[in-house]
Amino acid sequence: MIDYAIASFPSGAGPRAGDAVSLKGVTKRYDRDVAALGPVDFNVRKGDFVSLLGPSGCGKSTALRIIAGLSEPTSGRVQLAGGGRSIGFVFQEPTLMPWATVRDNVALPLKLSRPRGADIGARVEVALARVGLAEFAAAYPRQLSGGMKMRVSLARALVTDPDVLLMDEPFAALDEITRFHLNNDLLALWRGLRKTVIFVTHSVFESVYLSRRVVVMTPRPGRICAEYAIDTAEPRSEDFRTSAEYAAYCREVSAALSRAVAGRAPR
Ligand SMILES: Nc1ncnc2c1ncn2[C@@H]1O[C@H](COP(=O)(O)OP(=O)(O)OP(=O)(O)O)[C@@H](O)[C@H]1O
Repeated sequence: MIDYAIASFPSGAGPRAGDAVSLKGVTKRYDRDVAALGPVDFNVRKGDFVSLLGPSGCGKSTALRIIAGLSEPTSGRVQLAGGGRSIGFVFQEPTLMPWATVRDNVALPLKLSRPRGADIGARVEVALARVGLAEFAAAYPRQLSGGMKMRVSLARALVTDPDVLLMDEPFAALDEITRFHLNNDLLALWRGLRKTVIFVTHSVFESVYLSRRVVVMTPRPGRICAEYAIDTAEPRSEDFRTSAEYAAYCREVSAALSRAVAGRAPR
Protein backbone atom coordinates (compact mmCIF):
# COMPACT_ATOMS: atom_id res chain seq x y z
CA MET A 1 0.00 0.00 0.00
CA ILE A 2 1.29 3.42 -0.84
CA ASP A 3 0.88 5.90 1.97
CA TYR A 4 2.68 8.88 0.64
CA ALA A 5 2.05 12.56 0.69
CA ILE A 6 3.93 15.73 -0.07
CA ALA A 7 2.19 18.67 1.49
CA SER A 8 3.05 22.29 1.88
CA PHE A 9 2.71 24.43 4.92
CA PRO A 10 2.82 28.19 4.93
CA SER A 11 5.65 29.70 6.91
CA GLY A 12 4.76 29.92 10.56
CA ALA A 13 2.34 26.97 10.33
CA GLY A 14 2.76 23.21 9.92
CA PRO A 15 4.04 20.56 12.28
CA ARG A 16 6.50 22.95 13.90
CA ALA A 17 6.60 26.62 13.15
CA GLY A 18 9.86 27.59 11.52
CA ASP A 19 10.58 24.20 9.93
CA ALA A 20 11.84 24.24 6.36
CA VAL A 21 11.60 20.46 5.95
CA SER A 22 9.72 17.82 7.90
CA LEU A 23 9.76 14.04 7.34
CA LYS A 24 7.40 11.80 9.28
CA GLY A 25 7.63 8.01 9.14
CA VAL A 26 9.36 8.13 5.76
CA THR A 27 10.48 4.81 4.29
CA LYS A 28 11.83 3.76 0.91
CA ARG A 29 11.83 0.27 -0.51
CA TYR A 30 13.29 -0.08 -3.99
CA ASP A 31 11.82 -3.52 -4.53
CA ARG A 32 10.70 -6.41 -2.34
CA ASP A 33 14.21 -7.06 -1.10
CA VAL A 34 15.81 -3.66 -0.80
CA ALA A 35 14.58 -1.66 2.19
CA ALA A 36 16.74 1.43 1.67
CA LEU A 37 15.49 3.87 4.26
CA GLY A 38 13.61 4.39 7.47
CA PRO A 39 11.27 4.87 8.97
CA VAL A 40 12.73 8.34 9.44
CA ASP A 41 11.35 11.30 11.39
CA PHE A 42 13.36 14.39 10.69
CA ASN A 43 12.80 18.14 10.96
CA VAL A 44 15.07 20.90 9.78
CA ARG A 45 14.64 24.46 11.00
CA LYS A 46 14.72 27.28 8.49
CA GLY A 47 18.23 28.62 8.09
CA ASP A 48 19.87 25.64 9.79
CA PHE A 49 22.86 23.68 8.45
CA VAL A 50 22.29 19.97 9.04
CA SER A 51 24.46 17.04 7.98
CA LEU A 52 23.17 13.54 7.38
CA LEU A 53 26.07 11.29 8.31
CA GLY A 54 26.03 7.56 7.72
CA PRO A 55 27.90 4.59 6.29
CA SER A 56 27.97 4.00 2.56
CA GLY A 57 24.66 2.68 1.22
CA CYS A 58 22.59 3.58 4.31
CA GLY A 59 20.09 5.61 2.31
CA LYS A 60 21.43 9.17 2.67
CA SER A 61 21.10 9.97 -1.02
CA THR A 62 17.68 8.35 -1.03
CA ALA A 63 16.56 10.64 1.82
CA LEU A 64 17.86 13.69 -0.02
CA ARG A 65 16.21 12.68 -3.29
CA ILE A 66 12.91 12.19 -1.47
CA ILE A 67 13.16 15.65 0.10
CA ALA A 68 13.90 17.09 -3.36
CA GLY A 69 10.89 15.33 -4.85
CA LEU A 70 13.16 13.38 -7.23
CA SER A 71 12.03 10.10 -5.68
CA GLU A 72 8.78 9.11 -3.96
CA PRO A 73 8.83 7.60 -0.48
CA THR A 74 7.17 4.21 -0.12
CA SER A 75 5.38 5.48 2.96
CA GLY A 76 5.36 8.51 5.21
CA ARG A 77 4.92 12.20 4.86
CA VAL A 78 7.26 14.89 3.52
CA GLN A 79 6.42 18.50 4.18
CA LEU A 80 8.30 21.47 2.79
CA ALA A 81 7.75 25.12 3.61
CA GLY A 82 6.28 26.89 0.60
CA GLY A 83 5.42 23.58 -1.09
CA GLY A 84 9.02 22.73 -1.88
CA ARG A 85 9.25 24.82 -4.99
CA SER A 86 12.38 26.46 -3.76
CA ILE A 87 15.07 23.79 -3.71
CA GLY A 88 18.61 23.73 -5.10
CA PHE A 89 20.38 20.38 -5.48
CA VAL A 90 24.12 19.78 -5.69
CA PHE A 91 24.98 16.23 -6.78
CA GLN A 92 28.04 14.10 -6.04
CA GLU A 93 29.32 14.82 -9.54
CA PRO A 94 29.24 18.35 -10.99
CA THR A 95 27.07 17.02 -13.91
CA LEU A 96 27.90 19.94 -16.21
CA MET A 97 27.05 20.02 -19.91
CA PRO A 98 30.50 19.68 -21.53
CA TRP A 99 29.48 21.50 -24.71
CA ALA A 100 28.20 24.57 -22.87
CA THR A 101 30.12 27.42 -21.26
CA VAL A 102 30.15 27.96 -17.52
CA ARG A 103 27.66 30.81 -18.04
CA ASP A 104 25.24 28.60 -19.98
CA ASN A 105 25.56 25.75 -17.49
CA VAL A 106 24.65 28.05 -14.62
CA ALA A 107 21.80 29.63 -16.60
CA LEU A 108 20.14 26.27 -17.26
CA PRO A 109 17.69 26.18 -14.29
CA LEU A 110 16.52 29.72 -15.13
CA LYS A 111 16.09 28.86 -18.80
CA LEU A 112 14.01 25.84 -17.79
CA SER A 113 11.85 27.62 -15.22
CA ARG A 114 11.72 31.05 -16.91
CA PRO A 115 10.80 33.10 -13.83
CA ARG A 116 8.83 36.15 -14.85
CA GLY A 117 10.86 39.32 -15.22
CA ALA A 118 14.17 37.61 -14.38
CA ASP A 119 17.28 39.06 -15.92
CA ILE A 120 18.96 35.71 -16.53
CA GLY A 121 22.34 37.21 -17.44
CA ALA A 122 22.49 39.33 -14.28
CA ARG A 123 21.47 36.45 -12.04
CA VAL A 124 24.11 34.20 -13.56
CA GLU A 125 26.78 36.85 -12.99
CA VAL A 126 25.76 37.17 -9.34
CA ALA A 127 25.77 33.38 -8.81
CA LEU A 128 29.22 33.05 -10.42
CA ALA A 129 30.59 35.91 -8.34
CA ARG A 130 29.29 34.21 -5.18
CA VAL A 131 31.37 31.11 -5.90
CA GLY A 132 34.42 33.11 -7.02
CA LEU A 133 34.15 32.28 -10.72
CA ALA A 134 33.18 35.62 -12.23
CA GLU A 135 36.26 35.49 -14.47
CA PHE A 136 35.40 32.07 -15.87
CA ALA A 137 31.94 32.67 -17.32
CA ALA A 138 33.11 31.99 -20.89
CA ALA A 139 35.21 28.92 -20.06
CA TYR A 140 34.16 25.34 -20.83
CA PRO A 141 34.01 22.63 -18.15
CA ARG A 142 37.06 20.81 -19.60
CA GLN A 143 39.16 23.90 -18.84
CA LEU A 144 38.31 23.80 -15.14
CA SER A 145 39.74 21.88 -12.16
CA GLY A 146 37.54 19.52 -10.16
CA GLY A 147 37.02 22.15 -7.46
CA MET A 148 36.04 24.78 -10.02
CA LYS A 149 33.56 22.42 -11.66
CA MET A 150 31.97 21.87 -8.26
CA ARG A 151 31.79 25.65 -7.79
CA VAL A 152 29.92 25.89 -11.10
CA SER A 153 27.55 23.20 -9.86
CA LEU A 154 27.02 25.21 -6.66
CA ALA A 155 26.39 28.41 -8.66
CA ARG A 156 23.84 26.53 -10.77
CA ALA A 157 22.05 25.43 -7.57
CA LEU A 158 22.07 29.00 -6.20
CA VAL A 159 21.00 30.81 -9.35
CA THR A 160 17.28 30.35 -8.66
CA ASP A 161 17.81 31.68 -5.12
CA PRO A 162 16.32 28.58 -3.44
CA ASP A 163 15.35 28.55 0.24
CA VAL A 164 16.74 25.04 0.74
CA LEU A 165 20.05 23.74 -0.57
CA LEU A 166 20.41 19.94 -0.72
CA MET A 167 23.98 18.72 -1.14
CA ASP A 168 24.87 15.07 -1.79
CA GLU A 169 28.55 14.47 -0.88
CA PRO A 170 29.55 17.31 -3.18
CA PHE A 171 33.20 17.47 -2.14
CA ALA A 172 33.95 13.74 -1.71
CA ALA A 173 36.00 13.46 -4.90
CA LEU A 174 38.16 16.53 -4.27
CA ASP A 175 41.64 16.65 -2.78
CA GLU A 176 41.86 17.74 0.83
CA ILE A 177 43.08 21.31 0.31
CA THR A 178 40.41 22.01 -2.30
CA ARG A 179 37.78 20.45 -0.06
CA PHE A 180 38.83 22.65 2.88
CA HIS A 181 38.61 25.74 0.66
CA LEU A 182 35.16 24.78 -0.54
CA ASN A 183 34.06 24.01 3.04
CA ASN A 184 35.00 27.55 4.08
CA ASP A 185 33.42 29.13 1.02
CA LEU A 186 30.23 27.16 1.58
CA LEU A 187 30.09 28.35 5.20
CA ALA A 188 30.59 31.95 4.07
CA LEU A 189 27.76 31.56 1.55
CA TRP A 190 25.50 30.00 4.17
CA ARG A 191 26.21 32.84 6.61
CA GLY A 192 25.61 35.48 3.93
CA LEU A 193 22.54 33.98 2.27
CA ARG A 194 20.89 32.28 5.28
CA LYS A 195 19.74 29.29 3.26
CA THR A 196 18.65 26.05 4.88
CA VAL A 197 21.33 23.47 4.02
CA ILE A 198 21.00 19.68 4.24
CA PHE A 199 24.40 18.16 3.54
CA VAL A 200 24.98 14.43 3.02
CA THR A 201 28.40 13.03 3.83
CA HIS A 202 30.11 9.96 5.19
CA SER A 203 32.92 12.08 6.64
CA VAL A 204 32.69 12.72 10.38
CA PHE A 205 35.27 15.52 10.03
CA GLU A 206 33.35 17.31 7.30
CA SER A 207 30.00 17.00 9.08
CA VAL A 208 31.36 18.44 12.34
CA TYR A 209 33.23 21.25 10.60
CA LEU A 210 30.28 22.41 8.53
CA SER A 211 27.08 21.82 10.38
CA ARG A 212 25.24 23.08 13.38
CA ARG A 213 23.51 19.72 13.67
CA VAL A 214 24.87 16.28 12.78
CA VAL A 215 22.31 13.52 12.31
CA VAL A 216 23.84 10.03 12.47
CA MET A 217 22.20 7.21 10.52
CA THR A 218 22.37 3.43 10.87
CA PRO A 219 23.31 1.11 8.00
CA ARG A 220 20.57 0.24 5.52
CA PRO A 221 17.70 0.67 5.97
CA GLY A 222 18.94 4.00 7.32
CA ARG A 223 17.31 5.27 10.48
CA ILE A 224 18.35 8.15 12.67
CA CYS A 225 20.19 6.86 15.72
CA ALA A 226 21.87 9.96 17.18
CA GLU A 227 22.00 13.72 16.83
CA TYR A 228 24.63 16.23 17.89
CA ALA A 229 24.44 19.98 18.12
CA ILE A 230 27.80 21.48 17.15
CA ASP A 231 27.63 24.47 19.38
CA THR A 232 30.76 26.47 18.70
CA ALA A 233 31.66 30.10 18.22
CA GLU A 234 30.66 31.46 14.81
CA PRO A 235 31.95 32.19 12.27
CA ARG A 236 34.01 29.02 12.03
CA SER A 237 37.40 29.07 10.44
CA GLU A 238 40.51 26.95 10.08
CA ASP A 239 41.15 27.66 13.78
CA PHE A 240 38.10 25.54 14.60
CA ARG A 241 39.42 22.70 12.43
CA THR A 242 42.57 22.46 14.51
CA SER A 243 40.97 23.07 17.92
CA ALA A 244 40.61 20.63 20.83
CA GLU A 245 36.89 21.36 20.75
CA TYR A 246 36.64 20.17 17.13
CA ALA A 247 38.63 17.03 17.94
CA ALA A 248 36.31 16.28 20.87
CA TYR A 249 33.19 16.66 18.71
CA CYS A 250 34.73 14.44 16.03
CA ARG A 251 35.56 11.77 18.63
CA GLU A 252 32.02 11.81 19.98
CA VAL A 253 30.33 11.70 16.57
CA SER A 254 32.75 9.07 15.32
CA ALA A 255 31.95 6.85 18.32
CA ALA A 256 28.23 7.23 17.58
CA LEU A 257 28.82 6.23 13.96
CA SER A 258 30.85 3.18 15.04
CA ARG A 259 28.06 2.17 17.42
CA ALA A 260 25.52 2.59 14.62
CA VAL A 261 27.53 0.35 12.31
CA ALA A 262 28.31 -2.25 15.02
CA GLY A 263 24.66 -2.41 16.10
CA ARG A 264 23.82 -4.35 12.99
CA ALA A 265 24.55 -7.93 12.00
CA PRO A 266 27.45 -8.10 9.54
CA ARG A 267 26.27 -8.24 5.94
N1 LIG B 1 17.34 2.92 -7.90
C1 LIG B 1 17.65 1.96 -7.03
N2 LIG B 1 17.18 0.68 -7.19
C2 LIG B 1 17.50 -0.28 -6.28
N3 LIG B 1 18.25 -0.07 -5.19
C3 LIG B 1 18.72 1.16 -4.98
C4 LIG B 1 18.46 2.25 -5.88
N4 LIG B 1 19.07 3.37 -5.42
C5 LIG B 1 19.69 3.00 -4.27
N5 LIG B 1 19.48 1.69 -4.02
C6 LIG B 1 19.97 0.95 -2.84
O1 LIG B 1 19.45 1.57 -1.67
C7 LIG B 1 20.44 1.64 -0.66
C8 LIG B 1 20.65 3.09 -0.25
O2 LIG B 1 21.27 3.82 -1.33
P1 LIG B 1 21.69 5.35 -1.22
O3 LIG B 1 22.37 5.71 -2.49
O4 LIG B 1 20.53 6.16 -0.78
O5 LIG B 1 22.74 5.29 -0.01
P2 LIG B 1 23.87 6.32 0.43
O6 LIG B 1 23.88 6.27 1.93
O7 LIG B 1 23.65 7.63 -0.21
O8 LIG B 1 25.19 5.64 -0.14
P3 LIG B 1 26.61 6.29 -0.57
O9 LIG B 1 27.17 6.94 0.66
O10 LIG B 1 27.41 5.10 -1.00
O11 LIG B 1 26.32 7.25 -1.68
C9 LIG B 1 21.70 1.00 -1.23
O12 LIG B 1 21.75 -0.34 -0.78
C10 LIG B 1 21.49 1.04 -2.72
O13 LIG B 1 22.12 -0.04 -3.36
